[in-house]
Amino acid sequence: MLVFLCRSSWLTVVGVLLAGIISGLSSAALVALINSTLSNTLDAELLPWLFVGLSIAVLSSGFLSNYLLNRLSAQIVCDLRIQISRLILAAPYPYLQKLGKSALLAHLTEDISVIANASQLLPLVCINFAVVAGCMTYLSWLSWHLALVLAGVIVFGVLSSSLFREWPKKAVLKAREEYDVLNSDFRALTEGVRELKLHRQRSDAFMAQSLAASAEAYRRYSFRGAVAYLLVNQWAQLLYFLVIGVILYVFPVWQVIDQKVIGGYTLVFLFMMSPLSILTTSLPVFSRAKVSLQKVRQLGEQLKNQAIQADAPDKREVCTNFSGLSLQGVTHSFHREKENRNFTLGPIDLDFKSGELVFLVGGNGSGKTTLAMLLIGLYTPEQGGIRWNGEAVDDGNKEDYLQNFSVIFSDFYLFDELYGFDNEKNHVLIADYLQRLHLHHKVRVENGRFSSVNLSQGQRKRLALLVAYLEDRPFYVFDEWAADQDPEFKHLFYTELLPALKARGKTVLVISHDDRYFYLADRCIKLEEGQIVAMEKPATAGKQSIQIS
Ligand SMILES: Nc1ncnc2c1ncn2[C@@H]1O[C@H](COP(=O)(O)OP(=O)(O)OP(=O)(O)O)[C@@H](O)[C@H]1O
Repeated sequence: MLVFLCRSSWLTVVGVLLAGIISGLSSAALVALINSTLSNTLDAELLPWLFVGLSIAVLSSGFLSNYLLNRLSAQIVCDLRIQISRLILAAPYPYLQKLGKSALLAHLTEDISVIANASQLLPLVCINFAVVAGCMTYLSWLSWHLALVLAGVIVFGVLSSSLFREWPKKAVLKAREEYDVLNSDFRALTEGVRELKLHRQRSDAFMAQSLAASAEAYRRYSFRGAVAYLLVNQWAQLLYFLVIGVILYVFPVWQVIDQKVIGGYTLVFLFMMSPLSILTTSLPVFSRAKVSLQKVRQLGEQLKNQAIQADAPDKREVCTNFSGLSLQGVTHSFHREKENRNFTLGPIDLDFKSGELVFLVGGNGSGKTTLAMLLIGLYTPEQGGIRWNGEAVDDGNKEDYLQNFSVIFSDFYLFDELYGFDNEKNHVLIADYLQRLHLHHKVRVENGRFSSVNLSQGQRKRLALLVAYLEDRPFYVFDEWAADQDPEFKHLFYTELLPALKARGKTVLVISHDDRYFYLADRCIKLEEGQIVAMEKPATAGKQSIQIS
């Protein structure tokens, strides 16, 4: 943890350590002073001033240490969150799909919070460590015989407690793994709450077999870790009491140590009790933080390795002179684990030109979305290649290539704010689109925000269409956009909105099952089991030549 903080700002960490050490030593000196006051070994006139000076030193250095480390840890946690989010944005989409939303969320929330908690505890640990070190120095000054005994006990305590440490570490690691499972169950619970409420047996089985089971496993491992650390703590306290007992009751019998020294020792020991207990109870927090740091670091490394090595970003965000897009022998495959076989799309050869309206049709699972994902650059072809205006698309220009598409996915996400647009400039345009999409009675855009996104699914899709219009890209892809629209708006979409986009020179790829509108397309591409089985200009309305399965 300290190494991690040092990497971020070693200067602040040195400042924290120095302030912590000053605070700790001043605390120890304060105890020494109190002991001297009680045993009348110092000049009485000086004592109040020394007391005031040391108290100020303890308070101010403690404050400085806490302030510096809190500032550093807050900054680190903030940087970590932003850095991981940026890495997620830079990673290839299939890799993120493989990692899964739950795991990514667990890293962004749980791991970073655990690290934040531990780093906030660090000033307290530094100060208390310095208090203990200062007290030990004072004890050695009081009697080196006793200090030697104490050092022996401490070495024994550290060595013996290290025997216990592997057990809690393993338990903490297991608990963190179980947290991923639990988090994925929480997602299933929140996203599937309607389905669960409507089916008691499903809900009971889900709770018993999945959520309660993972919550129980998480409880078991974290409890195991906590108990193990408790044992380490108890063991340290046992040794501590043993030493006090020996000093109080055994040494006086042997008469080897002065009674005043024994009094001083006892006072310091009692004073050290709370700092020592803070140090030992902080152990589990740091242990959890170590596991979380490892997890975040691993994720960071993996995301960095996966990040698309793009050339310097091209500020020409949208290419306005689109002339042609071609897919040449592209393939993409998925492994179907349960069936132990692959789904392979392609090899696909396709060309699109400017101002074309193309329908992509086919049965469920035939590969329409996969083809669209390849075409827009979110999936990378395993074989073959893509050319945009004749130029090959590769890792160097992939990020720019993505900026040519405006896509509404079937499971689209609607941001409640119009990020990345000049909303002042678009004010009139937005009002016009809201009217055309029959949403002007429902939604307003105020300061770049939709007044509401709590709308019906069909209305939310219309808002997504508004955003797509504002993007004004050369290539549009709609994945079953019309599926949630009422017949009237569906008709408007196919017969007016799509032809209007085409008339503006946009190329539009529409994934659809609405065969009564296929006749509007310039071309209909039909997929079956990942292969193109038909590609033709459909017949006029009512005489469709392509039958969808
Ligand atoms: N992330 C994934 N991991 C594994 N297999 C996948 C994944 N996405 C899709 N597949 C598989 O690829 C095949 C094609 O899926 P795709 O979503 O492209 O079909 P589709 O034609 O769009 O279907 P639908 O009409 O149901 O939307 C399916 O068999 C599906 O199981």
